[in-house]
Amino acid sequence: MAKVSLDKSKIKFLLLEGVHPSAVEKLTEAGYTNIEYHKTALPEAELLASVKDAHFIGLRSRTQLTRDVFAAAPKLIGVGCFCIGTNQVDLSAAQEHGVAVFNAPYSNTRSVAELVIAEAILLLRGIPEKNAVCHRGGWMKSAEGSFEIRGKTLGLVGYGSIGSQVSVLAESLGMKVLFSDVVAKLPLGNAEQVPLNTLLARADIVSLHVPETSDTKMMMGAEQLALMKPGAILLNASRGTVVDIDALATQLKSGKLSGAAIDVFPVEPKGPQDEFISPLREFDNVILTPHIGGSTMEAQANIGVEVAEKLIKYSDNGTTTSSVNFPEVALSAHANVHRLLHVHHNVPGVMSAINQVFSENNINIIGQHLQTNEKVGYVVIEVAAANSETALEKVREVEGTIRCRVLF
Ligand SMILES: NC(=O)C1=CN([C@@H]2O[C@H](COP(=O)(O)OP(=O)(O)OC[C@H]3O[C@@H](n4cnc5c(N)ncnc54)[C@H](O)[C@@H]3O)[C@@H](O)[C@H]2O)C=CC1
Ligand SMILES: O=C(O)CCC(=O)C(=O)O
Repeated sequence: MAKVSLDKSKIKFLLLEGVHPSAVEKLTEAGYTNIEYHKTALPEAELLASVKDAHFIGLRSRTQLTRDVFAAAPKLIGVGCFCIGTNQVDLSAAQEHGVAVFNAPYSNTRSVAELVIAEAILLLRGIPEKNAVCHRGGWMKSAEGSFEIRGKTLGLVGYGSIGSQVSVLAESLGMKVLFSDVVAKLPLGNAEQVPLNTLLARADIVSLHVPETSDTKMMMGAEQLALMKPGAILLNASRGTVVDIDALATQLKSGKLSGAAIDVFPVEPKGPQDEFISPLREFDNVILTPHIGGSTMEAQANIGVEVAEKLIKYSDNGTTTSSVNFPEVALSAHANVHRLLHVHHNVPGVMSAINQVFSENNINIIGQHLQTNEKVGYVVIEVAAANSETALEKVREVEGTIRCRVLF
């Protein structure tokens, strides 16, 4: 019988942005040796060339997987975001091309939370400014404008994994925590959910922990920044599009805000070769970090393993558990059967056409697992080894098919 499932050695993984070596180790252990590894994001032309024969892509926050990239990647079946955010991937285009996207929703949560708390303490003590003065040979020994964190009010915008983790740490330091979220959330400890404007008016420190969506774009604009308390501090380790940076610079210049810590920017350099340009560079009372909220050795090693395992499971047996854009099917190993993985547009008639293929060709279905979301259906069909080649050929012809592959 002709081979219809790819050898593992032929399955190409394109890993970008220096994803942790733990990912490479996991993939190699699982038998995947065709790994193209890059320490940085690739310029667009190189990316388009490298994705041509890639079956999987692994990336972090810098690589933009646009509709054009998906169109240039006919063999692509899966994407691993080795991070939490997935806004760098056009998830609709991925779905339309039948590409499952995975991420690591929790592995760097603690790293971001710890950084945010540290920044809050440093800014309340005026350390960034004092540090800068010392570096220039000065000596700014004064308690003026320096405060303890104990007893201060922290306002968290977004009370998901990171926001709620910051909340717990902040309360353990004696802070009062307010939060706002589009969803009604169970407060941890004594935290209190309030409308955004109330939070802005009451918080000494405002920290942003929302995803990038059309609703969060510029959600901290001139109007919202003006609502913050005089002398308050803004922390942003979420996404660069959430804050109007020019409006923030205006508030800092006027002295209305006493400081800020910004980890993410509307435009971020692609790598060390590019200059970091921002109106915030002139302020000593602003901590600027190069999008490293989640960049700790612990987080990166865990993310490497977590995302590589998800890609391996999808490649080896079709499991899509916790995919961010795909119907979730959890499957066990598939000894003694071949497995067809069929991705289709979720429109009436596709499943009945697929089942008809099997009955017309007298192919017995040993097992079938179907899940759908609004746009796509994902059905895994188990058949005897002798039947998989014919079944694959026929179901690929069913109208509405996006892609189909077979595993044995
Ligand atoms: N700086 C860095 O290195 C890192 C940045 N991040 C960013 O942090 C974001 C948050 O991460 P998690 O807490 O894990 O996500 P999450 O999904 O657990 O929580 C996000 C929360 O924001 C809320 N939300 C969504 N839209 C909102 C709106 N318009 N107003 C108020 N609340 C809103 C959601 O309901 C949810 O509770 C990620 O999406 C990512 O962009 C995450 C990890 C590292
Ligand atoms: O590690 C990265 O490059 C990005 C981290 C991040 O922003 C995320 O996890 O969403």
